[in-house]
Amino acid sequence: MPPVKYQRGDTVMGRWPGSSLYYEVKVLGFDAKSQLYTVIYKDGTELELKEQDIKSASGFQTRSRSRSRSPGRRRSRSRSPGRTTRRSSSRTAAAVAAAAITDSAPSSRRDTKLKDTVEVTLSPLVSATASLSVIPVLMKKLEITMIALYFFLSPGAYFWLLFLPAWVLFLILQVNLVDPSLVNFPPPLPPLEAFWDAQALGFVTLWILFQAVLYVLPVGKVSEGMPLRSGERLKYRTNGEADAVAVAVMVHQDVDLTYIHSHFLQLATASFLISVLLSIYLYVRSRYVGQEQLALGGNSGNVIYDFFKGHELNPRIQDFDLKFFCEMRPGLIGWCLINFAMAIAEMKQQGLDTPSNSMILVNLFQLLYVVDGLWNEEAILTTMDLMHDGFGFMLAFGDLVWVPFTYTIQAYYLVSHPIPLSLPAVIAIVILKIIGFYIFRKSNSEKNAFRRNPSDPKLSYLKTIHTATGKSLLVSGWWGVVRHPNYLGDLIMALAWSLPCGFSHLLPWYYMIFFIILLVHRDSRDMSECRRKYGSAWEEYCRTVRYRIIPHVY
Ligand SMILES: NC(=O)c1ccc[n+]([C@@H]2O[C@H](COP(=O)([O-])OP(=O)(O)OC[C@H]3O[C@@H](n4cnc5c(N)ncnc54)[C@H](OP(=O)(O)O)[C@@H]3O)[C@@H](O)[C@H]2O)c1
Ligand SMILES: CC(C)CCC[C@@H](C)[C@H]1CC[C@H]2C3=C(CC[C@]12C)[C@@]1(C)CC[C@H](O)C(C)(C)[C@@H]1CC3
Repeated sequence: MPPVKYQRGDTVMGRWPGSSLYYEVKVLGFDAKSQLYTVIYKDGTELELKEQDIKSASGFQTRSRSRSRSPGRRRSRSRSPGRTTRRSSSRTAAAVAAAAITDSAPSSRRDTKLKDTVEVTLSPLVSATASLSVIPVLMKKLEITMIALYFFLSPGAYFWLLFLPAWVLFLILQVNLVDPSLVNFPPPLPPLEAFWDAQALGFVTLWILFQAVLYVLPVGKVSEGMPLRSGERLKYRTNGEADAVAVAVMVHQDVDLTYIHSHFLQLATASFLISVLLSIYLYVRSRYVGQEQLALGGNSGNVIYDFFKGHELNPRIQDFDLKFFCEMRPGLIGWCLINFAMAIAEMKQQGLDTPSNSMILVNLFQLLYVVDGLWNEEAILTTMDLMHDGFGFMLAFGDLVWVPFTYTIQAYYLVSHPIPLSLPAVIAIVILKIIGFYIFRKSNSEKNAFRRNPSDPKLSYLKTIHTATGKSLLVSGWWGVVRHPNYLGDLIMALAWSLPCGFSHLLPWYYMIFFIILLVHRDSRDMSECRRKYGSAWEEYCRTVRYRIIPHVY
């Protein structure tokens, strides 16, 4: 019988089944009959490996120290701390991971890898739930790898990084044209110095600081976020209403807001600069936080992808939550401030005593949307962005540039493109807005109330499906009509915001078009996320509620 090469207690490099990556492991023993070594990875995963899958640690250059890939970082937080069943569950998980990875391998290599998978002996399951709980985590890791690979191989993140700012610039230049039709594309580029204005940067910085001061004021409610993977629930100060009132008072103080219209491009450039600096800060700090504080996506190891997608889930400076603040305050309230400035600019430019009907509708509709968001600020804690997405360039740019400088395009358009609206048209558009708002608010509140307290007696009439995670899914009420009733309401509202701008140009319809794309994409992202989380219960929900956003259509 050949001598045993590695001894109990040796630290060696073990291949992760189904992959070509090696990680540091400790040898626990050797079974002469099966000729397999039992090894333990740094995260506590125990596996049985063949000798050829083990290499001596000395001088081994591997990715074991990579921040995002070592099994130490693969630690499944869903395992029970008691871990009496760890051995069996880890093996099952490893086998699942291996099987999943081998599925995508080329066939010649797949054979060998499948063999590896088979050779990972599976112990009988002691605790099925413990084992099952690691499967979603592993599947998620696999999904992240696939997405990251996609972005690395395709120009995804690089493309969006360039395209999004370019698109904002295009909209701003286009809306300034007398005839902003597509035939006048591309709009003439202004000279470089036209982008920059130090005063504009000063104003944007002051605005964000002002919002930050209002945010930290010890007034208003403190709400708890949804439980994190660690079980912890973060606290958020939800005093958005107070903030909005403070801004309204400020606006009332005879501030010359036409500056916003005349320096729109410079203000947008300044906000863009701040969003880039913020994203760099977010990326750098995300390199120093623990694995449990990272979002599941945006954790690929590819700098550009992670920078774009966001790495850390809830970046905070003490109690100051950067993601929550940026999503709900400077950009969102800035949106209303800019709209208001456009109404004043319209009156000035067109010599009106009051803003036009179209401008009033656009202003009021969007003001209602924002005030409602601030009023129900707590509800944002159960949205995808807050619960799952990392905070990186996409959201920082989205919150600080995209929202205030593209969602205001309709109001900007109306400043120099008057659209007369008859009373019946006004009434019809208002009715449409009310319908959209009603669906949007009711469905969001229903889900929020249910997520916060599933046994709320006020919701006891609703039918639910129980899922293996312990959470239930609503299958009646608004969430029984379509799978995203809140998107339906939001889309109807978007239609009501575009109609006052008429049909002469496509430009003011930009929001509607963008929003359809955004929501369809978000819906499919959410679908895969929920399928992963809830498995067969989600399939059952989808069978019961057949349409995604529009009943009988989509
Ligand atoms: N104006 C804009 O630019 C803009 C952009 C995007 C979104 N929005 C709006 O923002 C709001 C939030 O949107 P969101 O994209 O974060 O999605 P959301 O619909 O608020 O949240 C999706 C989550 O809700 C839970 N859920 C799904 N189906 C459920 C059911 N049947 N019963 C109970 N819970 C269920 C799931 O999370 P859990 O199961 O993990 O709780 C799912 O991941 C929406 O109203 C949307 O229209 C606006
Ligand atoms: C193309 C990219 C730059 C996309 C950027 C997306 C973000 C701008 C959006 C993602 C989630 C959105 C959102 C709101 C605003 C826009 C986003 C941040 C929201 C705060 C608007 C007010 C609503 O009442 C809301 C609170 C429900 C909503 C939440 C989601």
